Amino acid sequence: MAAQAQQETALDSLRGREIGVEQEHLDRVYRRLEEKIHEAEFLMNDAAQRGQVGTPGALAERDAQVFRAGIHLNRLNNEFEDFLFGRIDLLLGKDGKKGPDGAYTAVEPAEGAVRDDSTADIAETLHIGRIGVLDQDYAPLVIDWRAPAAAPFYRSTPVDPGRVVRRRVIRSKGRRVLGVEDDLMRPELKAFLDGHELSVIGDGALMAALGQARSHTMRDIVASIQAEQDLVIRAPAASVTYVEGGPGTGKTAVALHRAAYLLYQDRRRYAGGILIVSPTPLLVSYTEGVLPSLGEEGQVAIRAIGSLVEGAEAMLYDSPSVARAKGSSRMLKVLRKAARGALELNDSPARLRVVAFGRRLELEAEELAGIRRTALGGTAPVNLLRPRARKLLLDALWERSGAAGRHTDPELAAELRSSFDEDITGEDSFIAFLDAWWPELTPAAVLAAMADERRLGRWARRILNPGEVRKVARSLRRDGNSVHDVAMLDELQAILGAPARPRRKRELDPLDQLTGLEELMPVREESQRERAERLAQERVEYAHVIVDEAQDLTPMQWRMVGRRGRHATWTVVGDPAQSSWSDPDEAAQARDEALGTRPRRRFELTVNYRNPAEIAELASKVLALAMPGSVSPKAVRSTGVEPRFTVVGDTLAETVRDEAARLLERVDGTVGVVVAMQRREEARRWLAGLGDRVVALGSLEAKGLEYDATVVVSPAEIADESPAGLRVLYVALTRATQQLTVVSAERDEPDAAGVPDLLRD
Ligand SMILES: Nc1ncnc2c1ncn2[C@@H]1O[C@H](COP(=O)(O)OP(=O)(O)OP(=O)(O)O)[C@@H](O)[C@H]1O
Repeated sequence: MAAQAQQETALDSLRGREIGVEQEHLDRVYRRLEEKIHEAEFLMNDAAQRGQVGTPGALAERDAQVFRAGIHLNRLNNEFEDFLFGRIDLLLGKDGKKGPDGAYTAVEPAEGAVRDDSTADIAETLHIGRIGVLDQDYAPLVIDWRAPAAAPFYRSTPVDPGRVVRRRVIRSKGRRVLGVEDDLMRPELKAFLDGHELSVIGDGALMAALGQARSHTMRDIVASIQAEQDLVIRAPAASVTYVEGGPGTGKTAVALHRAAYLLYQDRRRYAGGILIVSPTPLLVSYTEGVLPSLGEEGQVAIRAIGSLVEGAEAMLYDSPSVARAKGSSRMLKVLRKAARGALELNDSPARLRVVAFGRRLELEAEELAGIRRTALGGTAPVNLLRPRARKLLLDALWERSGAAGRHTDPELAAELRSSFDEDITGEDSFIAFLDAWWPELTPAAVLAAMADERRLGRWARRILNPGEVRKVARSLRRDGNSVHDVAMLDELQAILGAPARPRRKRELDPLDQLTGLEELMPVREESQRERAERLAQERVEYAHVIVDEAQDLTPMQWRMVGRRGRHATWTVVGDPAQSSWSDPDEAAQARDEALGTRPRRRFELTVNYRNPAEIAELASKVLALAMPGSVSPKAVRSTGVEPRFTVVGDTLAETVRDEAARLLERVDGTVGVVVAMQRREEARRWLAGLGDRVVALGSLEAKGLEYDATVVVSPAEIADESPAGLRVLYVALTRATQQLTVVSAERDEPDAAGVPDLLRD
């Protein structure tokens, strides 16, 4: 006993000493940061005081300096949770070259760095942190985690250690170092630092991070990014980076860290913005804090797929069959027809009557229909075809007037024609006719028109079946938009095009005012070039698009997202086994169309960091049913706690509530109760009063989220709710980091141990 106590005291004092060493370094870093904050403040003031006078070039330079110093200051002032989090101790490198961050660049050790008796000296120690800090002599005090010199911190493994001997994760709060965890990359080596043997503390940082209780927001993983993840994060942003991996393999985390990495690498290139598309608003708020914790804000927009269209936030869910009809590429054809058909709603005038050159001219319904057909030929946006339709109307009226043959001299004929056109286009009745006959259509108006079942039936003939028509029309009569409506609105915007706007009135000439001429002038329509320029300004496109949970995008959603990154590079992360879309092949085709022929680089993540082996094993039974033949990711840890099975007692409400309460006592963090979508509302009521550590979620809302413990309510009900139900159940079963309880109802056909049919061997 005494020997053990002695050993523990020795370990404690060793740990204390190592913490002290890191504390000293952190103190130096903060002193240097303060100096830099003063420098930045000085620069700002200095630049601001340089007065108003000066050449335009000098003023621009001053503004740029103030701007840069402002950003810098902002970053330095950011109170980072744990500013400094890592350290690597390295052997001497092959060549003696240093990179821009002041660190040696060689990945492999120099010959002779390891002596024959397996001893070696540490030649370089690097500290890794959220941003880089240099001392007065430009030696690195902290290396930015995204810098090339930090890569060995993430890449090095005992199998392929490179120059790294010891990898240390430093835990700190504010300015205080709380602990260190070491991993030895070359355990066979006896290494010396400044004459002392290198010490090793703890069992590694990854396990410490994974065991922590979860809150309602995601944490960054900078301190423990694993080698296969690091490869994705630092992959060059050429074309399309495609990442697949099972639940909990860190796809979302990797996507967020990649955004921060790309900005660090090439801030100028990504000034065009990075868009991260997330499946639900819940996942957006869960992940929102990660980028600011990595020192990045502003240039990255994280948006739910239902919030990509300005002014059309999705608040509703569609039933699976409605979602399937609205999301499939068949809907594109329906929308094209609807956009054209919407021109002819009930109040469209049946005839055109005008007076020109003192004669009454008329066009009847049939002629008007012919002109409309001609104008609509081709695929140009409907709102942009109005000038063409107007021209065709004038041609027909000109023909009718009989004036066409009056002059043989082309110049005179042209003059006559132009005064004929002016006569008509100035007439109120013609303008009113055009507005009614070729109204300017908005996406919302077309969607509203589709809510009429008979009309939709016409537009969707031979595309949707009558049952689908009925259900889709009914769903469009609700107040508010669903996620799938938003993709339809965006498509309609593309089909309709931005309407041609009248040019801004020119400055009024006093003479015009006298004569009132301005009012008599017909309003000139916007030219093609002006319109193109305006559209270019209004376009919402990004330099890089990251799609999270990409397996869930419907073909219509791929088209919507595709329009936001026509010239972008892409990172697409997903897991086909978790797809809630009924027809993954159709969606894959739409994805390929959205991404074009750009070359892809594929990565696979293989380790499950979220679920303990006990939960992962249970989930793999559903995976085998949902996607026979696919391989589950390997769980990295085990808790010894098996999933618990219970059967509904008196009422479902009571059983679920009791199970949630039980789990709240067993974990420190969050508990998620996952139910079929149709039970979302009641499930919230079941949990009333249990506090904010527990939440109720519909199965589709659970996407991407995680909890310390989960209660999955009636697997059969979740699986039966949609054609993709088994894959949705697989998602539900893989949300817990520690404990899982499955509640079975009668339809689950539980056995004597309460295990539902779907989860038995
Ligand atoms: N290298 C790592 N170090 C520490 N934690 C990690 C690491 N990689 C992943 N994690 C943790 O594992 C959990 C799962 O990560 P994430 O949500 O990114 O996985 P995912 O692949 O997107 O999962 P899903 O497909 O189920 O949504 C998170 O809590 C994340 O912080």
